[in-house]
Formats: sequence, structure tokens, C-alpha cells
Amino acid sequence: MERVEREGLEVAAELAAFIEERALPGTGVDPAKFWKGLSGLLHDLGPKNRALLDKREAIQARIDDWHLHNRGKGHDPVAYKEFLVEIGYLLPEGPDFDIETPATDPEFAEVCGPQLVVPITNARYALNAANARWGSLYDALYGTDALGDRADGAGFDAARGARVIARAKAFLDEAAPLVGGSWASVTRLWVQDGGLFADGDEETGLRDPAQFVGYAGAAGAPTSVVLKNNGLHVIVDIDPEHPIGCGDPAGISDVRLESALSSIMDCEDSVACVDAADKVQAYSNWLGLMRGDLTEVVSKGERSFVRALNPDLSFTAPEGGEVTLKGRALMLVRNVGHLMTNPAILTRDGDEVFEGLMDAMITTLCALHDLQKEAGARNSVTGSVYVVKPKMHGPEEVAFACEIFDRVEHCLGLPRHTVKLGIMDEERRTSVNLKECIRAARYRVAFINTGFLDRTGDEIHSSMEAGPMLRKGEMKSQPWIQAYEDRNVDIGLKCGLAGKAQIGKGMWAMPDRMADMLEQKLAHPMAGANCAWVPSPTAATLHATHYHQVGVKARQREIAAMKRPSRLDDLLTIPLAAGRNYSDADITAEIENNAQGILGYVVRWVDQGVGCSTVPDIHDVGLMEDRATCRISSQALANWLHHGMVSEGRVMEALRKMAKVVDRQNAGDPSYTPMAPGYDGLAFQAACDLVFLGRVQPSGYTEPVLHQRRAQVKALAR
Ligand SMILES: CC(C)(COP(=O)(O)OP(=O)(O)OC[C@H]1O[C@@H](n2cnc3c(N)ncnc32)[C@H](O)[C@@H]1OP(=O)(O)O)[C@@H](O)C(=O)NCCC(=O)NCCS
Ligand SMILES: O=C(O)C[C@H](O)C(=O)O
Ligand SMILES: [Mg+2]
Repeated sequence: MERVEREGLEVAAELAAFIEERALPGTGVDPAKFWKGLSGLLHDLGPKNRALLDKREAIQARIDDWHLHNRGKGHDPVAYKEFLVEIGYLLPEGPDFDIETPATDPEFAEVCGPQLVVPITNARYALNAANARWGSLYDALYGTDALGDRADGAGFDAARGARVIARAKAFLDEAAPLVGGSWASVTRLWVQDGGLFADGDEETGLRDPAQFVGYAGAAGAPTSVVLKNNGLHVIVDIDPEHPIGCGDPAGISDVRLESALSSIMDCEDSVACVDAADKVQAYSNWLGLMRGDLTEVVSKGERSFVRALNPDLSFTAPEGGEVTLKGRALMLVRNVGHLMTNPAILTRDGDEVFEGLMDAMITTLCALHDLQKEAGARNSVTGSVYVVKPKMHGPEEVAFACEIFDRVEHCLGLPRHTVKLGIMDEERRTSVNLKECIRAARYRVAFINTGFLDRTGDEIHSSMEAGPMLRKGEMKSQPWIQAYEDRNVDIGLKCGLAGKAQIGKGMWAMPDRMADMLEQKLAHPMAGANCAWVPSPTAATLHATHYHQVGVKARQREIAAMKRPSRLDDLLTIPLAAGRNYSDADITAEIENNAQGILGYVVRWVDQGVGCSTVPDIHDVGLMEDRATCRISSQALANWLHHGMVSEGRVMEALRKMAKVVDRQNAGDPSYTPMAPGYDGLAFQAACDLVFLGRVQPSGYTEPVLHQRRAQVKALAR
């Protein structure tokens, strides 16, 4: 790899060119100052980063020892908790406080709704995610199983269309009820004296006239009307010439929902970035989004078009004048955590730099383009940069993240606390010390979010030596996870996040099961969450309906008033399989299911550089797999192997059997290299390493193995 020297750093030439030719110009940041700042950050904070990782390992070693020492004695929760205090795992809680994060955007402070996540390396998807602020409810209902069944695909099914329209109008009856009658019987809509009127069985209007916020077209025959409920907008489009509108009594052609209020552009678990070329791809997409000029040619069948960021939407206010609605989701960027290093830059000692430090500086630099915009659509109206920081273990690591951004802001000449932090509550040492973690970021925190996928992986790894764990599917109903979810909300509310920052909930990991999502994900706003993660724009539109049903702010007040007890003891309950007598068939199903998930994900990661995939499980349900879900499956198998629940031979047999299944599932992909019958490729090897070496991976993470094998594949291709 060609490198250039910059202030004591050996920088990959393509990364240096990206920074000097594309990221820095237009920001007013002097290149020499930038490199000096980056070099200082990497050299000064690298050792501290390393020390924090060493501390993780030292703590884990003590926990392992404790379990080994106490094995066979029956778990003593009181002694265990005392031990966790003694080793500094469980820290004392300080006095109550309120966070003091300066001005966050309305998507954080006021409005509640879905949060979309997207791999930043995929420009087509990333643009789509930015534009997912608005989504068609008609399309979402028609194109998924939301109504219980799926379209058969052979042309437009009018009967299905009628069911979709009936459902959407039932939604309008709940979200924006009329004084008399139903939206289904409306035959005409018009605006008069600042009010919205409807003809139907009778002349009527909105039960709450304040829900009408704007319209497009002529007052007497609007082409759109805009309604608002729980802070979320709904656009009813009217076009009697439209193929759908022409069959509607009022000419209604669509109901569009404000859907993804925010979108996380992910540089972490949904991407595969192992070197300078990958990092430049990620950074340049983020730069394009922050500059506002990212485009991508999208081809669908015969049709090709250029996808770009959507503009804001403009309507006439009820009394005249203009109302503008944001056309794009508020964008956040997820940096990587503190663990990994990356060869894109070497220190003066020739070591790879910590990737999280590099991400912090470069993603913030890219965001300067948004902060400095004088015209055109801005991402943050309050002049903030939103960085999601994953996989931190405890308050010291959160404080370290804040220190990193103090330095970044200083180097880039930004006001202190411009960068707002999303703290993923997804490691056990963060969950048990959540209040202190929030305190450590009290001037920056913009969200806390329960990343239950990583959290489940860490649950298994942390207590690896305690015994064999429950099956993966049983984890979600265990006391620890329920305590974790509730405590996250309780502590967030106690620390004053309401009205300033988000309390978020985790991913819906079955992208094709929208009926199930509609039924189950209502629980997130009910639990007091301002937002919850969805895997696709369509899922965002459907999940948005939940925030029409539940007023989250009121719900948060109710929950705060309950003053629920802390449940720390439940949180510390280890999900052991003790007492469970799994049948041989259960055990086979569990190892095959995990093996299939790991292989299906890893083969695309290692061979093709795809960081997020839908992979069918053994029941043929497509699951969103990313590094966090892979961490669970590999830790689950490593744990059962370690405790002799299954032999190495049996697991290897399952891996080979499932490799053939995964090969068949990918048979239609011309760029796919089958794993069977040789089982000697790097992807298969990576899957084996994740499982057979899973116990000794740092915190059970998958990154070290995946990066190493992907780098080998790339080297071979060169
Ligand atoms: C799960 C996933 C891999 C499925 O991808 P897929 O099989 O290509 O999805 P589908 O074929 O059903 O849909 C593809 C369409 O949906 C869009 N889409 C899917 N997921 C999207 C996302 N997260 N953001 C924006 N658009 C998305 C694509 O742009 C594409 O539309 P287009 O053809 O107009 O561009 C994908 O949804 C994804 O990557 N989701 C992100 C999940 C994530 O980031 N997880 C990590 C944190 S938990
Ligand atoms: O990246 C993910 O899979 C989502 C989240 O960070 C989690 O770990 O649950
Ligand atoms: Mg995670």
C-alpha cells in the first residue's frame, strides 16, 4: 500500500488524498493543523485506549476466575455482587443529576418516531435511508405481509388494494378522526377559512381542527392535505387522475407518513471495513450526505434513475403563508467502538491506529460541511453533529469518548459539545453502571439505546465460565433482559433525558415479518422509548403508526411516576441452562441454527465485503444478521462447546452440513464461491474460528476474526 508521511503518521495515500482533496476543502480547516491534531489525537490517546482494553481483559479474567473457583457450589448472588463491587465492575452510584446537553434537534428533543439504520458503504441504501423521512403507507401495506398475507406478485391485485385502502383509512380515523363519519366515506376535501372540510355522508371536519397544518394546490380542490398527530405529520394525497386515486371516492391516491425521523449511517456493525480503501468509501458517502451532493445511479429492471437527497417539502399554511416540513431524516453517524485498529494509518512506531479515534476525527470533519452550509437543506438545524458510539464498557470508556471529542472539536475549531453522543447501552458493564455512564457524558449525551443484540452476546461472554447458557431463543424472556430494558428507560428518565435526548430501543431483526412487527413493536413506545430501530424504510413507515397510537411523552411521565425499583439483582441474574433438560433434537436444532446464521453471514462478509445480510434461519425465517447477531451465535456455540454440552466433532459436522445449505441459498449469486465440498476457504475458516476460538475473543467480539480473514481475501485478490 502506498503511504505518505503527515506529521509523524504514515497515511495510506488514498486516505490522505480523500482528506486533502475532498474533506478539508471548504471547511476552513488548515491542512497542517488538521494533520497535527490527528497525529496528536492518535499518539496521545492511543495508549489510553490500549489501557482501557487491557482493563476489559483484566476484569474478565477475574470474573472467569470467580466462576471457576465457585463452580459446583451453586450460584451465590450476594457474594457475586460483592465480588463485582470489589473488582470495580460494579461502581458506586453518585447523586442524582440532570443531563445538560445543549440544544438538540427537534427529532431528539420533541418528536418521537422510528430510527432507521443503514450500512454507510452502500450509497444507494444510505440515500434511501436519508430520504426515508416520508414513506407511503399504501405501498408499505401492499408490498409486505402487514395485512397478514403477501401479494402474489402477478400484477395489481384490486381486492388487495381495497384492503390496503380500508386499513389506511382506519388508520386516519384513529390518527385524525373526523367529527362525523369515517375517512372511508369522504367524497371531497377542501379548505376554507383556515379549516379542513370533508364531504361524505354529511359535511364534516376534523374533530381537532388544530391537526390540520397545511395543504398543496387550490383551497377548493387541494392536491395534498397535511395533518399532524403526536407531533408526526401525515400527508393525504389527492389525485383523481392517479391509477389509485381514480377509484377512490375522494380521489385519494396515497397516505404518506412521516417515517424515519432519524437515520443512523452506520460505519460499524453493518459494514465490512478493514483497510484504507473501505474506510474511504465509508467516509466519502458520509461526506456526500453532509455536503448534500451524494448521488447514485439506481437501476431497476429496464429503468434507471439518479437517486439524490430529497428536498424539504413545502405547503400552504391553513391561514395562508408557507409551512416547510423536513424532507430527510436527521442523520447520525455510528463510529466504531474502542476495540479495533485499522491499517489505513500507522503511528510513528509503525502500529496501526485505533479506528475509533480515526473515525471520530474524520466523520466530524465531514460533518463540518453541514454545519457551515449557508444555503440549501441542512441536516442539523441546531448546528450539532450526532455520533453514535457503540460497545463501550462502563463510565470510564464513556468519559474517554468525551475526551476524544473534546480534542476533535478543539482541532477543528468547533464550539465545545457540538458533537452529541448516542450511547449504545449494549455491554453489561455499561448496563450495570448506566447512571454513571450518562453522567460521564452529561454535556453530550443525545441518546441512550438498548442494543440488545450485542448485549446478549456480552451476557454470554461475561459469564462464559459460569456454565452452559440457555438457548438463544429463550434469552428474550429472561429476567436480566427485561430488567435491562426497563432500567434503561427508568435511569434515562431519572437523568432528565425527556425533552432533550432520546431513550431508544433495539432493532427489529426480521425484515420480512411486518405483521409480527406491527403487533410486537408497539411495546417500544409503550415502554417509554422515543424511538426504536428498524431495518428498512418500509419498516419505518409501518412502525411510525405505533407513535400515532402512543403518546410517548405522556407514557414517559407515567413511567417516571411509577418509581419502579432498580432491579439490579435481576440484571445480574445469569441466564444459565441449569435445570433445563434439552433433548438431543433441541441441541441439534440449536447448533444447526447458529451454524447456519454464522455461515450465511460470514461468507458474504469475508468473500464479498457485505456487512449486513438477510440470512434464513433453520425455520426459513429471514433474519437480519450483522456483527452483533453473529456475536450471539458464535458465543452461544463457544459456550456450549466449553461446557461439553456438545463436542467439537458435532459442531464441525453441523457447520459442514449448514455450509451446504448456505451454498444452496446463494446458488443464484454468480459471484458466490461455495464453501462445500472442500470446506477449505477463508470464509468457512472464519466461521470455524468464531466458534472454536470464540471463548478467547475479546468480549466475544467477531471483528478480529472477520477483519483478519477479509484482509486475507483482499490480499489474495491483489
Ligand atoms: C437487512 C438488509 C440487509 C436487507 O437488504 P435487502 O435484502 O437488500 O432488502 P430488500 O431486497 O428487501 O429491499 C431492498 C430495498 O430496500 C431498501 N433498503 C433496505 N434496507 C434499507 C435500509 N436500511 N435503509 C435504506 N434503504 C433500505 C433498498 O434501498 C432497496 O430499495 P431500492 O431498490 O429502491 O434501492 C437491509 O435491509 C439492511 O442492510 N438493513 C440495515 C440493517 C442494519 O443496519 N443493521 C445494523 C444495525 S442493527
Ligand atoms: O448493530 C446492531 O446489531 C444493533 C445494536 O447495536 C445491537 O447490538 O443490538
Ligand atoms: Mg451493537
